[in-house]
Amino acid sequence: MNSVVIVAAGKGKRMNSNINKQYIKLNEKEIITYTIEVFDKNKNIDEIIVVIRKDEEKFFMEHILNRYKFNKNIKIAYGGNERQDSVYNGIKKVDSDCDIVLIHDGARPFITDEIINNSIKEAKKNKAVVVGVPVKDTIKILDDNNIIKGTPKRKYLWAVQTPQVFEYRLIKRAYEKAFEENYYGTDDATLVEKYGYNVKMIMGSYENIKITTKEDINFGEEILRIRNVCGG
Ligand SMILES: Nc1ccn([C@@H]2O[C@H](COP(=O)(O)OP(=O)(O)OP(=O)(O)O)[C@@H](O)[C@H]2O)c(=O)n1
Ligand SMILES: C[C@](O)(CO)[C@H](O)COP(=O)(O)O
Repeated sequence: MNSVVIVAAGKGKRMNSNINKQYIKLNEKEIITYTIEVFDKNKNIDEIIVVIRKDEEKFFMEHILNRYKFNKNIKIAYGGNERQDSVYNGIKKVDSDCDIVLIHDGARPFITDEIINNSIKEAKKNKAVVVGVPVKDTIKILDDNNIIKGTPKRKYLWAVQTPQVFEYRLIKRAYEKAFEENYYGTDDATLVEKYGYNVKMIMGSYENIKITTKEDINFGEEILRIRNVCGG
């Protein structure tokens, strides 16, 4: 069986909004609802765990879980201080029969069925897979005084997205070790890489944006408009 942990327990500080960014509406529907719906409709996803802020549980139940008709049972876990804490709390709720677990940002509502299916297929072969896109800009490495210290070859640079997809036992063990060693990364693959596993990158989509700052709301509404026009 395949499970997805959708993390939606952040504070949305960079959005600078009076409500948590997951609950901001794009064309009348909350960002988190779009995200859950894609996994709810995907035939390869058996279990959905949404990680929310404990102080937002009532809001989530009232405005999301009890308002929309989802096909699958949505399990809830509570978030922690960092994204990694939230992911771990979600992983702890995954059914022990799980084979493949997908970890996805609730703030990435434009994930597609195709990317989900491709990532599961690849994870069954490679045990650890992330989706991403080749960077379009030249990337510089700075020192603490904003002085450029290096320019990595662009052909090796990809912007990593989610889902990040793993054999369940592998990611569970990587998270256990990371917490034993108090090791933190900004994505899940970092923990698997640290413990010596090769993580495969596959193509995501430039539309699979993470809604992070106010500009992303406009980008998101444009993506929805284009998809509606193209019947996506
Ligand atoms: N303690 C946290 C931090 C983040 N997330 C989730 O991880 C995803 C990616 O994180 P990010 O975009 O950084 O969200 P925030 O941490 O909320 O944003 P900010 O850094 O601007 O506060 C989001 O869906 C967010 O809800 C989470 O579940 N728990
Ligand atoms: C996991 C992630 O979305 C991959 O790009 C990103 O690292 C999350 O970072 P955030 O600061 O928690 O948004």
